[in-house]
Amino acid sequence: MSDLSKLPVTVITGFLGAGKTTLIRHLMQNPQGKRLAVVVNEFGDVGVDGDILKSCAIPDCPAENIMELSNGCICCTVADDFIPTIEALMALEPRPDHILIETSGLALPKPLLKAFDWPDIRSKITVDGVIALADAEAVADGRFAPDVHAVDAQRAADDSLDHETPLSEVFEDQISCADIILLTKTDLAGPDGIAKARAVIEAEAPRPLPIVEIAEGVVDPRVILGLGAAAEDDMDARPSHHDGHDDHEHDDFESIVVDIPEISDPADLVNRIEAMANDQNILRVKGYAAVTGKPMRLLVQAVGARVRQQYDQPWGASERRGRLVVIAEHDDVNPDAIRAALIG
Ligand SMILES: Nc1nc2c(ncn2[C@@H]2O[C@H](COP(=O)(O)OP(=O)(O)OP(=O)(O)O)[C@@H](O)[C@H]2O)c(=O)[nH]1
Repeated sequence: MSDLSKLPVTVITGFLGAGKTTLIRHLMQNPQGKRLAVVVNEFGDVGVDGDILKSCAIPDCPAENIMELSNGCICCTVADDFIPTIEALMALEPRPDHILIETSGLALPKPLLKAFDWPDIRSKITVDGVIALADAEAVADGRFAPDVHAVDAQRAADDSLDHETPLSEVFEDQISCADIILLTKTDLAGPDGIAKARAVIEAEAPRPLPIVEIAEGVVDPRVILGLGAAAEDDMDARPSHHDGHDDHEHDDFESIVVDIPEISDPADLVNRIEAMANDQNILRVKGYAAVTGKPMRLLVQAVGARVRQQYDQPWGASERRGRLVVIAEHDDVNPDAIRAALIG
């Protein structure tokens, strides 16, 4: 049972590009009288999500209530960064009613949950719920499936071998930890894709979980906030691939930052990103480009080869500087090839 005297925290997890920031924007735009605070953690050195969220700050969630943790993975830097950040948010006047935590797409939520078991935190905060977002199209495409060929090839040799891929392992940990699944991007997946994605998640979940379909982050906040799950008391029900190990690493994945000289044709950049994502197996691209003659910065995002771009806000006086963060599995990252593909 939840303790009403404790500050509720909702952990929002989901693989790279699943739609976490889009969901948080929607929650910020529909706060329903709640004063919100947000902690954003990103994989990579350049914080884009915090910037996007700060640009939609509202009186009930002003920019100072949005904290970025970009130097490392939230699940690995709990003591150094995370706890002081939560304490700073709790000290805000007026105190927030609810804290939303966006994990990086590669974070394992369970080590983060363990942080809420720390005596100092436990007495003041409860994890109201863990929300896992899953990109319906990507799940239906089998992007998070275990490596079937490896399973077949290796089963004969050693039945106990772990046949997970880096992607399947992160995905499964995120699903296993959740109280509710949001199946995102239903506009892209279509009815067959949605049915397929549901079947994959149902097979993966360690216990029956509600699965709610959403598009563009739109969901009634009452469906996901106020669950009263007290997840910190319920960790055994949330199995992780890393149970029993104190340490885990993220070196299966890598990010590089590419400076993008001013461009004149956004469509050309989009074509380049699409081609690069397909040729080099890129998982995620995000950042900004400066376009000749435009005072607004162009926000560019790609999930796999699906690219979206929009002018989001004017560049500040001194910061007109195009940069993209590119994330892929470690073995797929070739910085020279990535730079060549993006800027030729
Ligand atoms: N078509 C479509 N695109 C979506 C939807 N939700 C999010 N997107 C797009 O998907 C891309 C990634 O969305 P984000 O909300 O940034 O995803 P994220 O999970 O925060 O990404 P990371 O923080 O990098 O892991 C953006 O270009 C979004 O506009 C949706 O329902 N439909």
